[in-house]
Amino acid sequence: MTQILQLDGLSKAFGAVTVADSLSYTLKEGEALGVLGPNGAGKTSMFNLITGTLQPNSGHITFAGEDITSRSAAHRSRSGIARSFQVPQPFTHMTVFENAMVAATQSAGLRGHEAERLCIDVLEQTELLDKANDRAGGLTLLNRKRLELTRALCAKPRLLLLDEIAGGLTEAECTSLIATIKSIHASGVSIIWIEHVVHALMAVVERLIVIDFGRKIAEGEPKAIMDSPEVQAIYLGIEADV
Ligand SMILES: Nc1ncnc2c1ncn2[C@@H]1O[C@H](COP(=O)(O)OP(=O)(O)OP(=O)(O)O)[C@@H](O)[C@H]1O
Repeated sequence: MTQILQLDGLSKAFGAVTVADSLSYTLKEGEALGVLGPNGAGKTSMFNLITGTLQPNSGHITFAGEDITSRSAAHRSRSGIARSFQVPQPFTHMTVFENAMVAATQSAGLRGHEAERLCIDVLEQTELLDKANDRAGGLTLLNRKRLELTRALCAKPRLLLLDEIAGGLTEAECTSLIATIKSIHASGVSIIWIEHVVHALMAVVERLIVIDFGRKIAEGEPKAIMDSPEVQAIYLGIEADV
């Protein structure tokens, strides 16, 4: 497997609040990496640094062999980095299909039939095809999460960043979403998944990292990481339903 992403000594602070503290790790192409950490640890900020909506104070990010540290968010999106947001951000007045088309045309740069074909294929994969003509604003929470996935996948990403996509779902809904994420992973897309619903992460990822105060405090095979006393101490008080 070749390497798709490398974070190298990435640091970022907002005044006294450090959100990334010499953060370094690599992701292999096709790998699924889980990210755990308490609230406010800097996990979403890490995604903002990777997607380019936040600039680091120091350090480097390499994606698909290119140093993208100074590249714009638009360039990174065109290069194949897509994300879902913690709070789904669809165009609520538009249909599910129209939302998908915005991503296929604006992010993937497709036109006409090619864009429509991609949207249909992705909506099939995210199990939203039967809702294609529904208004996004009227979707259930699970389907709003599925639409987040759809919009990200319509950008044709090589790297998909998932930010707490399983939060707020019932057990049955979570199981159904896990199956979809597994199918995305099986299709070869590299994934970094921030999630508090630990059993969802454990069902998909091959490796876990734990972040606290912007620092990587643990990294390795998921079960070994969850069994480690340091991680358990950090997770005391947090619902870690493994
Ligand atoms: N633009 C900003 N300006 C100032 N402080 C910020 C900014 N963005 C984030 N922060 C602060 O940085 C810290 C880390 O935030 P971040 O959202 O990255 O954490 P997180 O690990 O994703 O948390 P959660 O699990 O609650 O989503 C928080 O204390 C947050 O208030």
